[in-house]
Order: sequence, then structure tokens, then C-alpha cells
Amino acid sequence: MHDILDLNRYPLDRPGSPEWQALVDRCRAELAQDGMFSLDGLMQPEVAQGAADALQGKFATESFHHKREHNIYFKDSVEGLAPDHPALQKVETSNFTLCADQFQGSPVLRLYDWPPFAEFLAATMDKQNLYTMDDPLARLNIMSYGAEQALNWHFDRSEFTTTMLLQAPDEGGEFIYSPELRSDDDPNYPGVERLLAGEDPNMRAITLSPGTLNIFRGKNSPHRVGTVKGDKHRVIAVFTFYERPGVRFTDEENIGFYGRAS
Ligand SMILES: O=C(O)CCC(=O)C(=O)O
Ligand SMILES: [Fe+2]
Repeated sequence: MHDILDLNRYPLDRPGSPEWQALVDRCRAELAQDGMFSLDGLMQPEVAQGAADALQGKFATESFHHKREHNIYFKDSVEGLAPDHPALQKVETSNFTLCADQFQGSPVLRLYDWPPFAEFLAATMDKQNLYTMDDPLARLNIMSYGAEQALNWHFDRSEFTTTMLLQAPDEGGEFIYSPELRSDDDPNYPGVERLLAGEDPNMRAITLSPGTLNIFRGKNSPHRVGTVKGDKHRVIAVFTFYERPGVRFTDEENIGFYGRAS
């Protein structure tokens, strides 16, 4: 994996070694404090950019155009909230998505299927084990956001989101979030309303660079991607792991997410 990853800086290939443990400890401390950590340049930036370049044609011809209106909960209704409550206002998400069966041989897929990657992530997230999915579509997705496109405000369904930026846009495309705006016990609807009005005092933004791995605790921290400006697309890989092996989505779920079954 030395040909695609910076394993001198990030010793993912030496699980259990003191330098591996030191990196895990650092990541865990950052997750506890900020709800995220990044490994800047884990994939060599030119390899990441090359992976994005290789997919340009496929994005143009065979990607799924994901475009929909949704609220921050991705739910039609929320118990205890009137349908016109400001916390339920609609936002629009638009991007182009490719699934794992459309980029076989990509370095991103090599990383996903490399067992020390899941082992490292599990250790940082304090999980016994993490497993790659068996689903040929959902296991790994690469999303492309062109001019005026964005992933809008949402809470994640899973505890963590694991991404790697492959190509940065010239402008926009920041990752914008509000750490722990709600908790498992307190939905904080007034806070959600303030956030959607653009008035959340705790809102933060980070700009990722190509090859950077980002782990984000997104279940209670709402986030969005800033609208991309200009011709250069924002291209990002989203890795999906589960705590049990063999997970697949139903055909119905895949048709909803990707417009087709596997
Ligand atoms: O594109 C990104 O940086 C974030 C992706 C994300 O939030 C998600 O997939 O849930
Ligand atoms: Fe998310």
C-alpha cells in the first residue's frame, strides 16, 4: 500500500506497534474533543487526484443524479413537531453518485478492502470490529458536486461518517457543521431552527485537501457541504463499515439511493 498511502506518517500497516497505538490515541482524543479527526494526506494527493481524474467520464455518462428536497432529519414527519415547524423546513441536495461496482481497480477501493484500514478505524472509534459491506453498490460511493450543487443540512443515521476527498473545488465545498447541537436526550429544536436560519453561534467550517481521510461523528452534529462554485467539481469517497459482517441493502433501498438494484 506504500504506492498509494503515506504509511511513514500514518503507520496503519503496523497494527499494535507503539507508533500505531500513538496515532490511534491521538485520533481518539481528537474525536472526544472535536467530534472529528483528519489524517491529512493519508492517500498521496496525486493518487487521490488521479482517482478523481479516472472517473470524470463515468460521472458524465453513468452516474446517478441524486437530487431531492429533504429536511434535516430525512424524515417526512417528526413526532411532536407540527408539519410547518421551522425545524422541518426543506432544503435541497444535489450531487452525482458512482457506486463501488463502477470503479473496480480504483485506489480508493483498494484502501477500503485492505483489512488494516477497518482495524485502524475500529480502534479509533472504540469498536470491537468493523467490517466492509457485502453490498456491491453501497459499500463504497464516490460523489461529485459541480457548480451550484451541495449536500444540504442533515443528521447522519450512523454514528460515524468516513470520507476521503479526492478533488477539491476552486471555491465552496467546505464541510460546515455544528458540534453536538443535539443529544440523544434533547432534540434541541430551537437550536435546529437557529441553525437553519444561519444563526448558529457554534457553526464551524473546515476545508479538506485531496487525499485527506476524515472521520466525523455526525449523528447529533448537523452538517452540510457548502455550495460548489466554478467548473472544478468536489469529488469525495464515502466509505461504509458495519459492526457485523455481510451487510447488504435491500433492492428497494438501493433503488432509493442509487436508482438501481445490484
Ligand atoms: O461530502 C462530505 O464531506 C460529507 C458527506 C456526508 O455528510 C455523508 O455522507 O453523510
Ligand atoms: Fe453526513
